[in-house]
Amino acid sequence: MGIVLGDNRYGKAEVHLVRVDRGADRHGLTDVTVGVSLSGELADVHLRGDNSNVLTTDAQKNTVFAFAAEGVGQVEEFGLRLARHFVASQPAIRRAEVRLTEQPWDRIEGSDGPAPHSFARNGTCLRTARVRVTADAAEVVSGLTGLTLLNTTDSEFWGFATDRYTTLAETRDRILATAVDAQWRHLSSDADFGKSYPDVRRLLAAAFAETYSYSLQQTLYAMGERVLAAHPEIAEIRLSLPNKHHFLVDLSPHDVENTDTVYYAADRPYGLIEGTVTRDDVAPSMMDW
Ligand SMILES: O=c1[nH]c(=O)c2[nH]c(=O)[nH]c2[nH]1
Repeated sequence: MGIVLGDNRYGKAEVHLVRVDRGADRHGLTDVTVGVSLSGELADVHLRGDNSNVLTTDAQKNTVFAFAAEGVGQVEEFGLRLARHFVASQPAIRRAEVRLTEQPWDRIEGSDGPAPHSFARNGTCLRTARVRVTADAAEVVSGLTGLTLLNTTDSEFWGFATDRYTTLAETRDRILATAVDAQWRHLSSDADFGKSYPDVRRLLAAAFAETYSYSLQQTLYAMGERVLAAHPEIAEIRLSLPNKHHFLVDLSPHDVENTDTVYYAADRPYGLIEGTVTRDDVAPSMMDW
């Protein structure tokens, strides 16, 4: 019996970069947080303290900023440029993974129209991307997190299994709310990411709104199916949907009638409904995501 080094990787996490595009009449703003993770011939650093194959995490951070000087563009493309650079320039690095999270900012609407150089951070929904590059393959997963959606009706939940601990009452009408975390894998690494991102986001919200729901699980499948039906370039989509419970408040102790109008929005605990909707004829992903 022996002790050996298992899987390992290293890199700089959460490099928060802001780029200003200084156009003649108006400025643009890009806000992206980047994580780099490299793996390869790294046994010597772990086993013998030999750092000769270690490209410092400090240099990785500097690379992110230096590449941003040439432009960021779609987060997937920025991640691919970085990952390809690390694999191509460092012989010991066999695999580079880059994770990106983009915070959108809205241009402020001034009294005379859009303000040329002023922005307001927009909401809670972040755009995400994850790329993995090796010498002969590249895989891209796009996503979003924190897309908060709510239906005030058209949601039922009944007919579930029961046991001695079941107390939940069946309901024929409830609020259904969630904060969507979705990640979708592209079949090719040169897809049009700028075009598909807003459309996938729109389709997820439309499917949520238009599905008469008997469970959040059923809504999850409908959302994923809607995306795959419209986007042949997407192989699979993974959804993680917290069930943001809204409970009708009992106002009877105060002699006040609650006509299905006043709810308590509980923040925890919450149900967590997760699932993958996939094509049945595609090769599995090479990334853990
Ligand atoms: O849509 C739902 N799915 C569940 O699995 C579940 N479980 C629960 O208590 N409420 C709900 N709602």
